Amino acid sequence: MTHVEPDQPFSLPPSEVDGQPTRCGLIAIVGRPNVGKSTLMNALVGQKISITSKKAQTTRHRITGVRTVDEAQFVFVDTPGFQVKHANPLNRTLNRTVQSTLSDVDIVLFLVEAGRFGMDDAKVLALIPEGKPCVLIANKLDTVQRRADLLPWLKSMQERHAFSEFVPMSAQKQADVDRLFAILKPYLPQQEWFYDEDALTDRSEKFLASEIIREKLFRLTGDELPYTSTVVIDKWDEEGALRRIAATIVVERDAHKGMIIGEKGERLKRIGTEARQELERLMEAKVFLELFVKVRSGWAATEEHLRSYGYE
Ligand SMILES: Nc1nc2c(ncn2[C@@H]2O[C@H](COP(=O)(O)OP(=O)(O)OP(=O)(O)O)[C@@H](O)[C@H]2O)c(=O)[nH]1
Repeated sequence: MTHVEPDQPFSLPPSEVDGQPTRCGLIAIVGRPNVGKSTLMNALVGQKISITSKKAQTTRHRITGVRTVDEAQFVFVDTPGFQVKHANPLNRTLNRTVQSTLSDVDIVLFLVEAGRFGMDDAKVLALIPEGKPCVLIANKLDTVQRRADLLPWLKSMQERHAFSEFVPMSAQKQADVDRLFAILKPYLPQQEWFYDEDALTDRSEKFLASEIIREKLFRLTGDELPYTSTVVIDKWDEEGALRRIAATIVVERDAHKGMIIGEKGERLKRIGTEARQELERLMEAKVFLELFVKVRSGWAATEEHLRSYGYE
């Protein structure tokens, strides 16, 4: 096995599907509240989540859905902590997290309501890195009475940002969603898929669980915590509709351990509660979750450790 740093991007060369090289890429969906991000995400991925990762880099991101259409695999990532309402130091930190997520993806979908662009939209647009392929989705087209009025608006949008594509559509119309896949496909790099096509498996549920704990961990500790902190699932027992899960958060320094545990264990408790609630929702099962924090200095340094944490 070759040595792989967990945060180093690497990719496998494409194989072929029906004579076409496989494509795979990360996509973020951003926009102010209520523009239709969840509606679009659901229409794009449906119920299918496939989460057996072949690529270490994706563990940095919370994967919200995967959809494979012919030779192309679309991997949707979450942008945690998106906050545009109030400018305070915490939100600035969260926005840095958003920016770092956006700089890693292959395409950003920027959603607005067709014919509208307000301050709240402008704040989101400002977080999108220059030069990153960005598609303007003018959503809720069905609510626009006079389509002709959209032309000058689209022109004004063109002046605001160097968008790669302009897609007026309705996230509630399947034909529009199908067309969007075709528009996005050329933006996905030609490489091997990161995920298998099959449905949730036991292993993928475990992966999802560690990802959810990791997301709560980073969200509740802010960006004081280095990205090398990781989550290992130690125990996974299924008894009917009950999951008993034990997991260890592995950090590099004692100081990080203190940061995670918090005063009188409050923060760790909160990480555990939020992770448990989300897991229960996703797995439609009752979950008992035990969390531990361990210090392992320089864990990322050896191949042995990488293997034991699943970076194979
Ligand atoms: N008419 C119409 N309504 C839509 C469309 N897409 C979404 N909506 C509606 O817009 C509202 C907000 O949609 P969401 O998908 O929850 O928006 P969101 O951006 O995820 O919202 P936040 O979670 O607040 O950020 C819902 O009532 C949707 O049904 C569309 O294409 N046309």
